[in-house]
Amino acid sequence: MPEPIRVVITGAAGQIAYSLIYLIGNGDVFGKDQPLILSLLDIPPMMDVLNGVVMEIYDCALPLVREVIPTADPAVAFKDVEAAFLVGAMPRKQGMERKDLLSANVKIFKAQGEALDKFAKKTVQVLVVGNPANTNALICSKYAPSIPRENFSAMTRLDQNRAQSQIAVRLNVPVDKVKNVIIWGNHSSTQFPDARHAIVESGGTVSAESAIKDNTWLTTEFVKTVQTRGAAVIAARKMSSAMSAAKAAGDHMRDIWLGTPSGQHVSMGVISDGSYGAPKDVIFSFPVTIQNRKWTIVKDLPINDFARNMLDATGKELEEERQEALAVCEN
Ligand SMILES: NC(=O)C1=CN([C@@H]2O[C@H](COP(=O)(O)OP(=O)(O)OC[C@H]3O[C@@H](n4cnc5c(N)ncnc54)[C@H](O)[C@@H]3O)[C@@H](O)[C@H]2O)C=CC1
Ligand SMILES: O=C(O)CCC(=O)C(=O)O
Repeated sequence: MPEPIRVVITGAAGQIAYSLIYLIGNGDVFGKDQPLILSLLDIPPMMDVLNGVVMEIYDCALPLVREVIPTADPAVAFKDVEAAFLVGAMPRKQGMERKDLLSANVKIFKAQGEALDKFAKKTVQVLVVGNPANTNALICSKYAPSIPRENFSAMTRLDQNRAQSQIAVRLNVPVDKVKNVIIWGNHSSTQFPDARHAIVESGGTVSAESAIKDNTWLTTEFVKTVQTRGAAVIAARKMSSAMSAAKAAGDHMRDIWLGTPSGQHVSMGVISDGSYGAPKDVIFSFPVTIQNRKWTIVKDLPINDFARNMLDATGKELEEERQEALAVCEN
């Protein structure tokens, strides 16, 4: 068996972490033969709750979990970590947009960037889940200059999973038969869920477009449903998505750690090089393939006028968020 790796989960007493810790501890993310040291960070008032979570981790009797470190001290939490799930942040309430969280949450990601820079391994892979995820990831990376920018990513996998699932339900096929749906841009209501390059494996491989045969649905209801799914869950549950968010975080990190399957790409927010006319130096969700823990943006997919407008709108929002976030950090 390999040596244990240190994995930090922030917001460890919160609702996403409650599902995510089990997925990680069970070997669903880093592999079934990878022992783990779980470092769990939350804020001081949550330490009693966190201790309850620790009791439950032990009570799960997970053979891969070799040590659990609950703490409110970032210096302890981030020490020598090789993978970081940055979940801890304020979630939005009904009626808010994710960017309304910016001024409260961006400071957390500035401080955690600084702590990662000081204490984590330089090879650490950092997944930002806390909203607004793309801009928080940008800020976190900016304040961790000794760690490559490519090691920071923001989660749009929940949007991808939602999009895949909408198509699977529409076609009445298992969800794993739908591949290569793309989420472009921001994890917000401007994101562009794009099925034009998706395929469906059902008695042979066909494009999702030709299987669905309803371009109006794909450019209206499908897009809207995925864009507003987070808000719909909040309206129904009075709390934001947690089980599905934990599953998506596990999927995202597993693909970074173990690579994407041949012929498939996944979507994640990564530092933009301007591909597809996206603004540079924002964390923009692109289709990527991953090998040896390095992502590569899938190139040369055709972009029609509809897609162009969608990409431009979400890119503009990310530029605005970046400006606001930098102003918050400098004050
Ligand atoms: N990118 C995505 O697709 C998704 C993102 N989210 C976001 O994830 C975040 C967490 O959501 P939940 O777990 O539901 O929230 P929650 O409120 O249940 O848990 C958040 C936890 O973070 C802790 N926390 C706050 N500040 C912290 C800090 N500085 N350091 C460490 N921990 C800190 C809180 O004490 C709390 O225990 C929210 O911002 C939410 O909007 C949620 C779902 C999907
Ligand atoms: O919608 C939110 O703000 C919280 C959860 C989330 O990001 C989502 O469900 O997509």
